[in-house]
Formats: sequence, structure tokens, C-alpha cells
Amino acid sequence: MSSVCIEDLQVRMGHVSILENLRLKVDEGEFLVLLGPSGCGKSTLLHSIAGLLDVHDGRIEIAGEDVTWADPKDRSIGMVFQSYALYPTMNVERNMSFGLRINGVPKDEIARRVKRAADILHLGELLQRKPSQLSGGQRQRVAIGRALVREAAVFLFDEPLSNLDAKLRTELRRELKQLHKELRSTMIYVTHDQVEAMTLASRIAVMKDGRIQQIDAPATIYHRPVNMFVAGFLGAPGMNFLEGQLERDHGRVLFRSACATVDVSGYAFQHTAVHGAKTVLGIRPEHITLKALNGAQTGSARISLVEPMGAHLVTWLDAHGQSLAVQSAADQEMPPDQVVGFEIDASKVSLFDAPTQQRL
Ligand SMILES: Nc1ncnc2c1ncn2[C@@H]1O[C@H](COP(=O)(O)OP(=O)(O)OP(=O)(O)O)[C@@H](O)[C@H]1O
Repeated sequence: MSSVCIEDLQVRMGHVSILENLRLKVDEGEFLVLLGPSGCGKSTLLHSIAGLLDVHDGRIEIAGEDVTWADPKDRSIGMVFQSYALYPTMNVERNMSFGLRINGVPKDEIARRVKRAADILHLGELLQRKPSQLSGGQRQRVAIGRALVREAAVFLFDEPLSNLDAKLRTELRRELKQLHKELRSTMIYVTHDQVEAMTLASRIAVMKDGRIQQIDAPATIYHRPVNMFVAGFLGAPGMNFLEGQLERDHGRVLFRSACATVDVSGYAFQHTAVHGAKTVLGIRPEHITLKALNGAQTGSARISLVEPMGAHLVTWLDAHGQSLAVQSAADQEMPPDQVVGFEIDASKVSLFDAPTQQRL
């Protein structure tokens, strides 16, 4: 049984359609990340599941129950917001137990749940403190604790780490992953941070304009994007795109562009490769290798810029007007303006139909 099942969901704000016929199944125990640019509808979808806004049409099931029109408190969800939303006058213990107290949960049961959440989140020492006496990371752990004590079927996270500095964000991200490993609860997590999505998710749903573009395991999203939007959204720097066309040549299939020719005969085409079809070749920076000019190579280019990243380098090439990012080992720095060869790993390319931008 799916923990969350959404069918044909429609959400409108006034006359504007925000989500249109959206379908989504989140399995029991899954960590699903909703990823996409600002305004794509991630929060709208999460808030619809939480019951924080009225949907226009469709059906939302949580743990097998139709909750489309149910109150948030009757949905067996625990929610964590970006802005912690703690009560400033209450200490940590009372903040965590507040929802249980107003719902009349017996005292000893409240004590058991708060202790369990405090143990899991290492908050035992902080139970008597007020939010103002906590760091940002500790406040967010209290907010997570408040969701945990509900012992809900599904946890919903709305960009919970965005208010934290980079170091705390990395720490709390690891803690969240550990938490999911221990609890095996169903979690739905909204972010526009691709690193959070890649590291936390069992599956990522990439959204754009109120539609789910692709829902898959992180590695599949990264290596086999279904369209150019998904391909370009993940990776830093993003995937390189070369415009060109396919050519059939003595049983081989070649991709030819102004700056490179790549033998793509081994590519797993989903549709027949048509000679002359306008095509975009996508290749990630780590799948291009810099070569000496006289070696076997895909093309030649001039180095325009080198960005040292610590563990690796990003070298920007100008390949006859086409800009290409290449990721290489930190000790392979070459000077700007040098002309070099480069090789594209044909086994790692993604090919897209240029007019529709869909994967070939
Ligand atoms: N109350 C509202 N009235 C009208 N339009 C709204 C309202 N709330 C959100 N929208 C619109 O709905 C769309 C989706 O918004 P939503 O907040 O779900 O996006 P998001 O992907 O979560 O973005 P962000 O990452 O910036 O929070 C946006 O175009 C937004 O302008």
C-alpha cells in the first residue's frame, strides 16, 4: 500500500491553475524529494498534502485513507517548516509536546514520546531552554522533534534547512538522513537545493510549471534525464549542451556539431535515429577529458577560464564559439588561452530531440 497517493490533483489560485492533473505515489518508507526552481509548485503540492490549502479537484490518500477534504490535524502528518515556527515563550519540552497536549494525549504517553524524540535528536540536555537560547540548527531539531512526537504516517518537510548557514545545513542534512535510516518513515521533502535532493532522496520528483517532469532515483535523474530541463537543473556546473544533427554513415550513427563529432552508435535510442534530425547532445563536465592537441580527440578548443574548486578544477573551453565546462583533477591545470584537444565520452552522452527537448 502506498503511503501517499495523489490522483488528478488540481489546485487553482483565483483563475490561475498552479497544479493540473498531478499524479504521485509515494511508497511506505520512501524519502521523496520535490525539487524544482522557485515558483514551480513544490510548496503548493506539499501544502495540499498537509491540508493547508483547498484543492480544486482530485484525490489525496494518506495511509490508505481519503483525506482530500480532511482537516490537517486528521491527516496523520508531521510537518516541519523553513521558519521553525516555535513558540518563543515555551521551553523545548513544551514546544515539542504542545500539539499532543491540546489533543488530550495522556501525560505519561506525552512524556514517553518527548523522551524518545529528544533521544533521537540529541535534545535531552536542551529540554528546559527557550528557543531564544538555541542555535538555528538546534531550533530546527526542536521543530523536527515536534513533528516526530506526533508519530504520524508521513513527515512533510518544507525547505527545512534553507535558513541555516552552509556548515549547519550539511550537518543537519546528515542527521536527517540518519533519522530516516533509523525510523524508516515516509518522508516528503521540498527543496530547490540539488545537493540536498541528491544526498537525501530515495527518489526525486523534478517539477517545472506545476508538472512533475521526472520521478526517479537520484542516479537515474542525473545520468538519464528525460528532457533538457531536468538535464540542466542538476549538476554544478550543469550539463553541457551542443546543438547539431544526427547522421547515418555506413551503419554508424554520428552526432555532428560545429565543434565536435561523436560516434553515438552505442546510444540506447528510444526512437529510431533519423538522418539529419536536429539534435542536442548533453554531456556532463566530468565526462569530457582534456587532451594534448595531437592525440585522438573529439575536437579542439581554447581554454577561456580555469576555476579551482579545491578537490577538482573546472576548465571552461571556447570550442569555436561553443562554451564547454570540463571537470578534471586539481593537478591538471592548464593556462588560459592554450589550445587543447578534448574528448567526449560517447557512453555518457544524453541525446535530445532539438524541437521538443525530449530525450531520444
Ligand atoms: N496565494 C497565491 N495566490 C496566487 N498565486 C500564488 C499563491 N501562492 C502561490 N502562488 C503561485 O503559485 C506558483 C507556485 O508557488 P509555490 O510556492 O508552490 O512554488 P515553489 O516551487 O514552492 O516556490 P519556492 O521555492 O519559491 O517556494 C507560483 O507561481 C506562485 O506565484
